[in-house]
Amino acid sequence: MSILQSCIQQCLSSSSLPSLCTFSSSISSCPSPSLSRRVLLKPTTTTTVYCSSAADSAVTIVNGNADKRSVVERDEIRLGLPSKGRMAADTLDLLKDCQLSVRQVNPRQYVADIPLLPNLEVWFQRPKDIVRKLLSGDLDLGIVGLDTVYEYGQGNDDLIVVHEALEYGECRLSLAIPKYGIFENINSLKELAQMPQWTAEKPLRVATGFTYLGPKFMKDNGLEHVTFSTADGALEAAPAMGIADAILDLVSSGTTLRENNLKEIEGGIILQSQAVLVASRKSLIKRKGALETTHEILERLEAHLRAASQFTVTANMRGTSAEEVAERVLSQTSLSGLQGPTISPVFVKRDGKVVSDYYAMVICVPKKALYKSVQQLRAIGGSGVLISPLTYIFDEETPRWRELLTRLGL
Ligand SMILES: Nc1ncnc2c1ncn2[C@@H]1O[C@H](COP(=O)(O)OP(=O)(O)OP(=O)(O)O)[C@@H](O)[C@H]1O
Ligand SMILES: O=P(O)(O)OC[C@H]1O[C@H](OP(=O)(O)OP(=O)(O)O)[C@H](O)[C@@H]1O
Ligand SMILES: [Mg+2]
Repeated sequence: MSILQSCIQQCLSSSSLPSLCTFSSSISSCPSPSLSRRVLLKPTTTTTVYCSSAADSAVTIVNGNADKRSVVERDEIRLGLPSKGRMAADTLDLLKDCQLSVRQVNPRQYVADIPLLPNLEVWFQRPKDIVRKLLSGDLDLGIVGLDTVYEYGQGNDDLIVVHEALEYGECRLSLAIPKYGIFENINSLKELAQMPQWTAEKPLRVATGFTYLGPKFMKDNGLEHVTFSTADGALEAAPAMGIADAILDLVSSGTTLRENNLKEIEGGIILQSQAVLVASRKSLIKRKGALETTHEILERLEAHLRAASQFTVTANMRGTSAEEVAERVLSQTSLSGLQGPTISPVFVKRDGKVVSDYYAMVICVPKKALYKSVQQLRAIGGSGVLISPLTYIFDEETPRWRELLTRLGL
């Protein structure tokens, strides 16, 4: 449960409000002046609950470290990884594939290490808490979905996305409406905004867990009469239950929307998301060793992800010279490799003499183009074709590293 949700529950616990609290579209306060408690949200990681009951009091709850020092003093670099949910296992698998296996004594222990990176501590946390703790200085690096970075980071420029495409957890944050009733012929955000039904008294009701990005998107797109309600999951049920007109949630295969008679609309995608490596700018600049550790993790991730989409292909080809074989190979569109084929003579001893009348060819081929490549190889006389997986492809320099240094002003 988020801090926001727990605050709302505290508010609701002794009032007669409906089971879902509704926010105005700017989410600055609950709309009804008759509420005995108000929830004020600030664009920081601090949530303040003001109770205007008989004994007026204000309680400040901080997510993460209450210490205001810019970089919390400690010797270790801390990496936050998802403790549960669909990102947890895929994150550990990715790190393992990069030879950065996480060593965890038992699954209920929240601290672990990566033997290859001795100055690094791994902390398992809920994705939203990883972002909050990056901002509070309790973590230096984290792996979470981009949606979580944007929702809980709320535009804070201390967060730097170091690798924006770790190639899992792909989904989109999207607005969806019912396929039936008054929405039957509505297929775009523009059409939804122009429906005469939405007024100040009777606004469009949107159910979402994204209580920062949702209102921001509506405001940026000029939708005026909107209210938001929130819940922890199964949001797709809200329209059929009569709680909301629309939902704003993550979509991947689209099955959950389909099964609940909902549809996405043109212009309704708020963001495309996948797992990312995110860092605290302050940590990278000020914490000893943080930048070097980030460089190594980034290099391994880039090299592995690049390699994961390719196969190494080796084949034998008859020919009169390496150049003549290369000529034939390069005449085929799917056989140019990363930088061109490597052609080496295969030597045999014949009649007491060392001769070479065929050549071994090595290229990298995108996995998607494998079958086409094999067909093209055969067409130019290739035989004995061997396919093997690749572990890493290290470039001379990782483009993301240069970009990171520029963004840090280094
Ligand atoms: N259907 C999906 N397909 C692919 N990735 C998804 C999907 N739903 C969520 N994600 C990604 O996985 C991240 C974690 O989602 P998940 O639902 O596993 O955890 P959670 O939302 O933190 O936990 P919970 O749903 O129990 O509150 C999301 O922030 C998003 O980046
Ligand atoms: O497009 P699909 O592939 O159907 O995936 C979309 C669903 O996945 C997520 O829910 P999750 O499975 O995390 O359940 P939750 O609502 O309990 O968080 C998301 O909130 C959607 O409900
Ligand atoms: Mg979920």
